[in-house]
Amino acid sequence: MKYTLVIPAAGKGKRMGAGINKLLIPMQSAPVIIHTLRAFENDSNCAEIILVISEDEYETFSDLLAKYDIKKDVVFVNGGSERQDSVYNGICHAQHEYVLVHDGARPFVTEGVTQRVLDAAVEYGASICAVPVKDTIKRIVDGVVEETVERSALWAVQTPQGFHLPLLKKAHQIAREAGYNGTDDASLVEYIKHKVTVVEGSYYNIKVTTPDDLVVAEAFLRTNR
Ligand SMILES: Nc1ccn([C@@H]2O[C@H](COP(=O)(O)OP(=O)(O)OP(=O)(O)O)[C@@H](O)[C@H]2O)c(=O)n1
Ligand SMILES: C[C@](O)(CO)[C@H](O)COP(=O)(O)O
Repeated sequence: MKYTLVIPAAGKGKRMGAGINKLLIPMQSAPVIIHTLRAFENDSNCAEIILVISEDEYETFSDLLAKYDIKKDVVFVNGGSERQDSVYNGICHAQHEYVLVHDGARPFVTEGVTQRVLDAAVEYGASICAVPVKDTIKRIVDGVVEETVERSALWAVQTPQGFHLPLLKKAHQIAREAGYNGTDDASLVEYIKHKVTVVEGSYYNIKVTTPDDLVVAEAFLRTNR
């Protein structure tokens, strides 16, 4: 099933503290965003890529796509103040019945994870990839433990997240009207009471967020050359 890939890449990277868009930070041979795009280069189901970026970074990203010879057609769309706004801007330009939303900050996604998300999105309308939490999770208030959360039902959610486009558009529009802000797109679909199916992600599918993630990413690249 062909799909539109929407990649939100318009963040400020505040937690990275690099002073630049963290997706432009080099990781070995190429910037983060190039590793992410390369993860989809050989996916024949990926029919179009919508890269959601800051308006003042069009030339930067255009130069990178050319320098690193990204073969897929990539359409640029302006980002918004929040990730949710950026994704909404992106899906408004999607041309295919199914859409996968994948963080530009997740460079190590595999074709296997992507295929599982796509297959489940086609079958159920909405899907996410996730991995079981490995740490004990506690709710902490003012530096004091309030609750230890039962771990057996806790999963760390990743991207890609896959959707039937009309469902995702409806969820985003209702969330905007209600002023509901979710940290992922699936939460907007949950908000309108639609089931979201979970498929197996990968512990290697990290989101490059803080400086330590770059250390992990470099190690991954060294061992998976
Ligand atoms: N207004 C925003 C915020 C985030 N993103 C994108 O959404 C993905 C996940 O967001 P996150 O990892 O939080 O990136 P930042 O928002 O840049 O990080 P921070 O919260 O530390 O500023 C990233 O690829 C980021 O570029 C986006 O397109 N538009
Ligand atoms: C979408 C996401 O990657 C799922 O884990 C995560 O919610 C993004 O959060 P961020 O704060 O925008 O990085």
